[in-house]
Amino acid sequence: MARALRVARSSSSLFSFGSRSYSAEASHVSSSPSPFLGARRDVTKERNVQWVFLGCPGVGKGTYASRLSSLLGVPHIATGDLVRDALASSGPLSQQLSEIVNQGKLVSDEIIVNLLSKRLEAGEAKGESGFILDGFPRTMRQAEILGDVTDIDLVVNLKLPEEVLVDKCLGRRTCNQCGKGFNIAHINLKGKNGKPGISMDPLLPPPQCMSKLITRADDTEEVVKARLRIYNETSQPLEEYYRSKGKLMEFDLPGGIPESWPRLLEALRLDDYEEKQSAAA
Ligand SMILES: Nc1ncnc2c1ncn2[C@@H]1O[C@H](COP(=O)(O)OP(=O)(O)O)[C@@H](O)[C@H]1O
Repeated sequence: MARALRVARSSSSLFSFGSRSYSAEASHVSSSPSPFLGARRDVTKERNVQWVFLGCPGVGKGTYASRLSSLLGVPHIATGDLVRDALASSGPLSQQLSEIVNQGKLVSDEIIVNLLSKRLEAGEAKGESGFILDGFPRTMRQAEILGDVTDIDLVVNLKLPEEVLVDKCLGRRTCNQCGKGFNIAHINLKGKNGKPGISMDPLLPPPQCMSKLITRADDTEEVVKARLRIYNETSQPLEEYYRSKGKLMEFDLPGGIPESWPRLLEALRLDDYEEKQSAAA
C-alpha cells in the first residue's frame, strides 16, 4: 500500500511554480497559515504542488480543487470519484462499497489508500506530477500514511455555514455525458449574531446537459446528514494535525463561485498567475 503511495514522491520531482510564499492577509482567511510554505519554498521550487482540500460534504471542494487543477496543470484527485468508479465496476468490492457509501459511512483506510495508490501509479505512468487531493485524508491514519510517503505543501480548509450544506448537497447534479457538475440550489442565508449572510446563485447546466442530469445516490437528505455528522466527528484532529504543522489555510467562502474564486486565488497568491504564465510563455 505504502509502496504504491510512494509513487507520489517519485512523481513529484519536476519543476512547477512554487517560488511563491503564502500568507493569510486577506480578511476572509480566518487563521494564519503563514509559515506553511515559507520553510518549504526550496522544496516546492523543484516540483508541482501537493495540496489537500478539506471541508464538509457540499462545501465545494471538488469545484475549487478542479479549477485550481486546471490553472496549475496538476491532477485533481477526488477519492470520492475513485470510490464511485469502483462502485460502478462489477465485482465484490463494488458490493462492499455500496453498503458503506449508501449509509454515508467512511470506506476503510486500507481500501481508500489502495484506490489512491493505484490512481497515483497510473498518473505517474502518464507523466503526471503533483496533485490536489480532494476528500483525502479523512482520518488521522490516512494523514499519517500520506505524511510517511510524501510532503504536503498546503491544506486548504474550505468553510461554509452548516445551515447551507445540506441544501448544497441536495442541489448537486452531474451531467452523465460530459461529466460536469452543477448545482440547482438557491442559497440565501440571512446574517445573524454578527455573522454575515450568504447567498449563492444556482450553477445551472447548459441546455445540452439539461436532460442528462443525474443525482448521486448518496445525496439524499438522510445520507447527507450522516456524512456531515461523521465529517464533524473526524475532521477536528485532522485540522489540528495540519495546523500544528503550519500547513492549514482556513478559507471562509464568501458566497458562490463569482465571489469566492477570485478571493481564493488572492489568498493563495495566485491572482496574477495566469497573466504571469502567458507573459513567460
Ligand atoms: N478518504 C476517504 N476515506 C474514507 N471514505 C472515503 C474517502 N473519500 C471518499 N470516501 C467515501 O466516498 C463517499 C463519497 O465521498 P465524497 O465524494 O468525497 O463525498 P462528500 O460529498 O461526502 O465529501 C464518502 O461518503 C465515503 O464513503
